[in-house]
Amino acid sequence: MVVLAKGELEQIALPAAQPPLAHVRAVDLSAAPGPGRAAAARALVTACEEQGFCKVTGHGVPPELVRAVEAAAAEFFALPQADKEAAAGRPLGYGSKRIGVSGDLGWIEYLMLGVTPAGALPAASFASWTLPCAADAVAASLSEPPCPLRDLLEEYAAAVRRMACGVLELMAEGLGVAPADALSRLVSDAESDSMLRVNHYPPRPELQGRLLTGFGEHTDPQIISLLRSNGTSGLEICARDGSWAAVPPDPDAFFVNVADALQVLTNGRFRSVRHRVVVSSERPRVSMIFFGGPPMGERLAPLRQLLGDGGRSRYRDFTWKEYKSSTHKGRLAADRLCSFEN
Ligand SMILES: C=C1C[C@]23C[C@@]1(O)CC[C@H]2[C@@]12CC[C@H](O)[C@@](C)(C(=O)O1)[C@H]2[C@@H]3C(=O)O
Ligand SMILES: O=C(O)CCC(=O)C(=O)O
Ligand SMILES: [Fe+2]
Repeated sequence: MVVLAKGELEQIALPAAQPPLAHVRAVDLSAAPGPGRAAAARALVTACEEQGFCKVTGHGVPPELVRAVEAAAAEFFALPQADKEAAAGRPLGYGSKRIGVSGDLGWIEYLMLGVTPAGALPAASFASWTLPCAADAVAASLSEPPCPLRDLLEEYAAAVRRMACGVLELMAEGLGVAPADALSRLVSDAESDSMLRVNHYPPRPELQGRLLTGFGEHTDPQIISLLRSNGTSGLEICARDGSWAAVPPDPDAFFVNVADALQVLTNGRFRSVRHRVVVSSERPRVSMIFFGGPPMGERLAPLRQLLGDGGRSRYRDFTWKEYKSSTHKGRLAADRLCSFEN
């Protein structure tokens, strides 16, 4: 449940719906090596250059796994508020209406977890709080109660990470960058700082037809985000000319966001996409996003092959840890990369 005071509702009210995105670029990840794969690599690079965003099909994440995670997440969000609050933590765990610590609000509740490449959720995610499962007296008496949602999220994160690495390899190929794992190694690394976020946007409350902000505009700080949602609309992306467009939902596909660290790694050739979620529907929206990030100590510097003739980086030297901590200091909508430019 999301409870907002009247003043808070006013803060997140939005005036108008946006037109649908005219052309959603789509890339088939299942293309076999050869001309088909080369074309997919080119299409991916073009999409990342022009929109910082595309849709991927042929992604290899089993549809039954996606359905099972979504059903378990819906069960979690349907639990009594007190049970969900028992899983609250900052920044990981359950949260509602507050995004970050700088006063950003949205018509949203969510679960946020740290995820390691082995697929196992690190202690930090679960040791500090317990993810409540459907009440089960036997399970509750065990020290390690079985938790279908936790197990499913682990399996899901591992499958989506594999896909993220596949997408990053295809990008490297399209960019003509060697070795093939120049980008993907950062997300497959045992120390990769990745996260999984499950967002639940309850149906729009009665507000004389006005829309609400579910998740305010922002760019994702990591390398790559892979987003899957149910069939409820809400995601909007911002084009380079500043206009917003609604992304038609596609529950069978994943959406790829170029995130800030990838903008740096490509020396600005790819641009991280500004996006937001608008709550305009009578139906709930559930989205699950994998944020693939580098190890904390990783130096974020453009790949050598992308420096161009001048050999000049557009960004000063910094680590992911430095960038991540800077993101937590500001507002959601901030342009975080500008203070790292040369
Ligand atoms: C307001 C904030 C929430 C956020 C951390 C930040 O200070 C700025 C970036 C936000 C964001 C956007 C993408 C992801 O949803 C997220 C988990 C992330 O890594 O950066 C969120 C952060 C959050 O909700 O804590
Ligand atoms: O929930 C969505 O569809 C997008 C949310 C988002 O942009 C985020 O969690 O960073
Ligand atoms: Fe985002």
